[in-house]
Amino acid sequence: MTEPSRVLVLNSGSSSVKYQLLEMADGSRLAAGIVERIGERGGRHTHRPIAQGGEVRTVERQVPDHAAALRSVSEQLAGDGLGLDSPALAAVGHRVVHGGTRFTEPTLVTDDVIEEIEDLVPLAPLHNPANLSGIRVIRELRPDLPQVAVFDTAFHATVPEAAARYAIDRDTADRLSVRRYGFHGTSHQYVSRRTAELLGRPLESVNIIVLHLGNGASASAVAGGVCVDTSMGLTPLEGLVMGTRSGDIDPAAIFHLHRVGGLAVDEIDDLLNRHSGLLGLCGDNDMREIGRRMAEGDAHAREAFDIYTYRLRKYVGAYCAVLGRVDAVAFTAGVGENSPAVREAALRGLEGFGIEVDPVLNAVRGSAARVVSPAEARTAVAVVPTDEELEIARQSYSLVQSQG
Ligand SMILES: Nc1ncnc2c1ncn2[C@@H]1O[C@H](COP(=O)(O)OP(=O)(O)O)[C@@H](O)[C@H]1O
Ligand SMILES: CC(=O)OP(=O)(O)O
Ligand SMILES: [Mg+2]
Repeated sequence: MTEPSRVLVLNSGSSSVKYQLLEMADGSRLAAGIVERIGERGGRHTHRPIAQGGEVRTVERQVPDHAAALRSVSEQLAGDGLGLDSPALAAVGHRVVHGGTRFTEPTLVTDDVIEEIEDLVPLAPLHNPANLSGIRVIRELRPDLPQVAVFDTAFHATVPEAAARYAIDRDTADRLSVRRYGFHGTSHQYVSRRTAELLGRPLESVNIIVLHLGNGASASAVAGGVCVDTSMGLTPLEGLVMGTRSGDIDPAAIFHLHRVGGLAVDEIDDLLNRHSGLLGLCGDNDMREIGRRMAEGDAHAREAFDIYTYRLRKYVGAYCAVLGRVDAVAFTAGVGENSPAVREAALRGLEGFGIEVDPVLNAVRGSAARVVSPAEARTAVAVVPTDEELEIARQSYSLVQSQG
């Protein structure tokens, strides 16, 4: 029998599960899909049977929880002859958002590992419970199958103490594990490597600022392949302005909202995580819709865009100072890959730092990794599509292979 060589990757978010089935022999995608609106009205499962070359299948049905979502994934895959019972399956790789200080490498899932991921739930209440339910359902369906947890925090474990430690009482911080962890690490790692390839230079020799701009958004400073700073902190709330999260804010604003505004702690948590960012500023969190409204002269949409891109520019400037020399600024994820306007505005006025976009190159749409700065620019500006699922599959497969 040939060795099992396929990996199913699950990226469970608070209300969705994205998945891909990959053949590691050639890195090809066999199937992919997303279950959306879990636990809400209007649940929907979209499945792409890539290997079969078949039509995209969309099933509209209520999906009460993540367990139901994964049963639906399992059914759709089985319908293509790619079910979870397949002997070709080598592992399931999970994106797990918070790994704390404990997990800095891809990790084979055991009872102890599950317990430790559970202990980290208070630090990622939107994300870790969803990741755990994915692990539990697969255990039920295929108890013999190796499962690997790949942590969003892992790539940032190298951030030095000067950047990772908050300037608060040392004992309190250590007792409660309050420090900068950083997130989207799998994406920052994948994109920094792909950017070096795009420039045709060894990763060890280049300094890169990676801007991951999806629903959540984060920046990182990567020196020779090693992450030295990142904008998210103890939780995925710090840093850039995001779709629904505020990013950086004076912590005293929270006391004020509580003492003077009468908001409870949970209400403030909800306000900053789910009703702030672009959504809070203008009522929309989708950059496409904001672009459309700006074209119509909508002042709130324009201001939201300006605040979003101003914060980006500030972080780019800060990371120029952190890195000393910057060889590339790489834009990735939904907004970074698809919005020429955000790229242009975020880097406006940075010519003095050797950073600028070429308006013609920047306007070109496409899905390939590409350079969008003028040929003579000191720093390359690149658009580099991320592929967290492929990276998770590679790390998971390599771990199960090394375990024999
Ligand atoms: N063509 C586009 N132009 C501008 N923004 C886009 C475009 N396509 C997608 N986006 C943005 O990408 C965001 C989603 O990014 P994505 O990386 O898929 O997020 P996540 O993985 O965090 O769910 C959307 O909210 C939207 O604002
Ligand atoms: C950690 C995080 O912010 O993830 P996402 O962008 O998927 O919400
Ligand atoms: Mg994402």
